[in-house]
Amino acid sequence: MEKDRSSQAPPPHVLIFPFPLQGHINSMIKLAELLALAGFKLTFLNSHYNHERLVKFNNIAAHFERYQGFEFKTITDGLPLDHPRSGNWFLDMYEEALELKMKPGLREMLENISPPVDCIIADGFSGFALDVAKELEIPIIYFRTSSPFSFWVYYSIPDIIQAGELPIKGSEDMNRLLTTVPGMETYLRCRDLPSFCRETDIEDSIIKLYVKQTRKSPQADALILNTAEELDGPILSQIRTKCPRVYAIGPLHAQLNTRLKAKHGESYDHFSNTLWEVDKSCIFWLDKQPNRSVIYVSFGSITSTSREQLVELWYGLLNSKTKFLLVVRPNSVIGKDGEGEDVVVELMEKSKDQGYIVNWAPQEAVLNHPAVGGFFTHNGWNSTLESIVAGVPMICWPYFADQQLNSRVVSEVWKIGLDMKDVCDRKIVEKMVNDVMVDQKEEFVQSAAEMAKVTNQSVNVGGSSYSNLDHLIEDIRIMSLKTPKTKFLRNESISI
Ligand SMILES: O=c1ccn([C@@H]2O[C@H](COP(=O)(O)OP(=O)(O)O[C@H]3O[C@H](CO)[C@@H](O)[C@H](O)[C@H]3O)[C@@H](O)[C@H]2O)c(=O)[nH]1
Ligand SMILES: C[C@H]1CC[C@@H]2C(C(=O)O)=CO[C@@H](O)[C@@H]21
Repeated sequence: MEKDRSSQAPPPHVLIFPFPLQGHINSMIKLAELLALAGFKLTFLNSHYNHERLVKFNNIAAHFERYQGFEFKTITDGLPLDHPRSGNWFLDMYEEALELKMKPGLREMLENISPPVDCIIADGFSGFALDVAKELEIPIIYFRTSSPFSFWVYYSIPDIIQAGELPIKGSEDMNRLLTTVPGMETYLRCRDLPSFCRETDIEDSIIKLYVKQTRKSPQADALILNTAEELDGPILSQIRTKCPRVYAIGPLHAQLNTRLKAKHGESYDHFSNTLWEVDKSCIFWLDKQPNRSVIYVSFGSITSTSREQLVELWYGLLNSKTKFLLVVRPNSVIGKDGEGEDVVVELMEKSKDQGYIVNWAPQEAVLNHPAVGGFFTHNGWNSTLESIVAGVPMICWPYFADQQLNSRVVSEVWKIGLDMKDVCDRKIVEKMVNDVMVDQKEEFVQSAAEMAKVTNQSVNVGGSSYSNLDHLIEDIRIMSLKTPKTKFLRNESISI
């Protein structure tokens, strides 16, 4: 029988293009490897700046050489390589740097790349990539790397404003429940909205940027989300009313582990895709600690704290008498020249008997270490998923963007942690650490274990995320056959 066309055609060529931040690169490079495992040709398009850091701290050539045709390409993010890229530069300079300079770089890349790209998977916050894809008539799938409920809230902001539920009317209004976000009416308060929703001016440019980028999503051919049907089913149903073709294929780090073990008998633990140098000495310190005796404290790649906040947090940890592993990312403490570094040295000296402090940890290895019993986190979406998969309860201290929402869902919907939103007080830190690590330990351990079981099942054979990823792979394969217009031949809905 004649082989079907797909078996004779060259492998699909997919270009993956993350927003130039650690939390976006992490999940998108894992998706790239999953598609390479499926035999696709992959081009991973990073900014010059982030690629330099990626190769500096990770052996990516050795890791990806097993995938024929896997290439890393780079374009400018619009800033000179020596620019500090501190704070929220990516928001403040979105139009003048990212849109103005990345857009032409992406177009030139796509016009000259060989073989031509069959499908672009672009970050769902990079609307300029959608514009270029439409101009060049290349199919484009959005991958929004933050949480599905944050996507749905960003999408709903114009409706919230229209209903008069924004702006927030002062501190006494913060605990008011919102009624305008379908599926979240029972738990979404003003306080849990993305931090930029606290602006009194609803014409604020950041609010407009998030809404503009998110409301472009239905123009993409499909939307990928880093979650599982079992985690976010109700919200996925809501999102599908606007973006019918949604692939829930996460947690991606767990799905990649599953498929690497099946194909190569290994997970990717030996490979990190971080933009800072990982201090693995903390693993040897953890090896000496009793099971579930340590709280891991880390706030991701963007969060910054004042010196006073860090000291307050540290005293709370110290007074809890619980062992702690604390990450203080370089340049994450706001202070006069050198003040940030000085305070870290001071805290290291005073922590020796109870804690261990590093600049950047092998986070997934730490969360899966038997000595770790809790995660004090900012609730970036990758950290939240990593904690869920590892079965580690959380204390949530959100900073911005989707983190306020994520912390509310962790504490009120999934009940696998405590929400310390809007507070930084040593007595409250001490109490929450004791609640999670001692007084309420058993109930949190049980609820976190149940969530971990369900989530890990989804990324194994027969699970929803495993099946949705197979559907995505099949659909891209069909798309690459240059099927005119009907890009997706399978008509049935892919939600299961
Ligand atoms: O010492 C550390 C600290 C973090 N990580 C890793 O770095 C990633 C951090 O990602 P995430 O937890 O999502 O936080 P951010 O870096 O803050 O991520 C940004 O991007 C995310 C995805 O869009 C959003 O959900 C966040 O709000 C946004 O701040 C995770 O995979 C961690 O495993 C390490 O490897 N070592
Ligand atoms: C700085 C933020 C802009 C958008 C990104 C995001 C998202 O929802 O895509 C959430 O937080 C950060 O990762 C990014």
